Amino acid sequence: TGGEDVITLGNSADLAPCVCMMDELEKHQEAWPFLFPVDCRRFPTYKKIIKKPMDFQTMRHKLRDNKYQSREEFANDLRLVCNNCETFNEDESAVGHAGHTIREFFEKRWRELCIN
Ligand SMILES: Cc1ncccc1N[C@@H](C)c1cnc2ccsc2c1
Repeated sequence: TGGEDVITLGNSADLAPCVCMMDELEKHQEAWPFLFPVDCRRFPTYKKIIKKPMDFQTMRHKLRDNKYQSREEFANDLRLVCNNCETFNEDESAVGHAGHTIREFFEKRWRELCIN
């Protein structure tokens, strides 16, 4: 008969928290090392050391193109950005420090966006 028998399922595939997080990550003061793919002409060893490069522009394009099946897939790409950063950069370097800051920002804000 229509609407009255339709149940609304909590859709964990609702990617709204991802879009909100992407906006906040791109604006973050420490986002600069991660905004675009690492340029292999500037860092010739990067592609050899880092098997799965990831960056915020690529994540934004995957969101736009509906490439994420779940929030967790999105979260794991952000963690990949940070893990790659830790692999390639010293903790004390500007880029290394930015990676730790972005990871801490993400994990705290992600809980707020996905739980409450
Ligand atoms: C995240 C990351 N990991 C490893 C290497 C580079 C980068 N970021 C690029 C943007 C980057 C980071 N720093 C500099 C400094 C001069 S050009 C440039 C480009």
